[in-house]
Amino acid sequence: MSLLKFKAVSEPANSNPNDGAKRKILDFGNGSDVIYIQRFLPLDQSWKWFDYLDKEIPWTRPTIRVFGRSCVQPRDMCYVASPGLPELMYSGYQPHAYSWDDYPSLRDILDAVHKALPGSSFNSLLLNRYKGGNDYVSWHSDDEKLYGPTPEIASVSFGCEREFILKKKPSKTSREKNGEPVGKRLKQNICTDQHSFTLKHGSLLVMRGYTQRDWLHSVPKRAKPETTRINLTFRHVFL
Ligand SMILES: O=C(O)CCC(=O)C(=O)O
Ligand SMILES: [Fe+2]
Repeated sequence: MSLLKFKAVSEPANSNPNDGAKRKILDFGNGSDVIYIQRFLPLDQSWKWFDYLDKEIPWTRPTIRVFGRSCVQPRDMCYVASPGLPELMYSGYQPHAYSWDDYPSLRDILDAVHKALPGSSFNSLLLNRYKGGNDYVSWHSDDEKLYGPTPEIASVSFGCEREFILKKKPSKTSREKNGEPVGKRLKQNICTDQHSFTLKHGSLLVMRGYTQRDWLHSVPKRAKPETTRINLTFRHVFL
């Protein structure tokens, strides 16, 4: 489905402080890019962390509000944050902020992410658990003000592989400016401005620059039954 308009740049293993993992940098244009490292963490260590997270994290499946309606979020979640940060509020739900000290393995994973992304300083973490193919995250962008205009969001995946899709937000103003028929341009958006990744066990995907401003992302439902997937998104909240 994804037509790769961008050029993927693979850096040689030894230019990367992260032990031999190859990184692909995908330039989406207009200041948005995504880094993908398929073998970010060793597989055996990743399975140990998967088991730990699956068992130890106090997962909840909150009731949220979407378009004015209450519904149960179609995945489990948990939130971890450094002390002193403003409360997170999303879809009318305010998750409890757990401490990094409560779950020492999270610090180890955070250290690995910081090492791979020099200059990064993540202070919050949203954990998601997809218990099967029916669990999903719908189209959204993580463009909350508290993450700043160009947030770096680092996403580590464990367990079942799932599709992660990015699609360009329709830009009404640029269509109008170009004087193009809206219908024609929209069709083009659907076909070309979409990129899909199969997020592997132990992988790291990083969204940078204007990716949250200009792109939406989702993990769609799967028709066939799937095993559990756990995803960690590290973010920096500005005080
Ligand atoms: O599970 C994923 O890969 C993405 C999760 C996500 O987009 C989010 O938590 O905002
Ligand atoms: Fe997201």
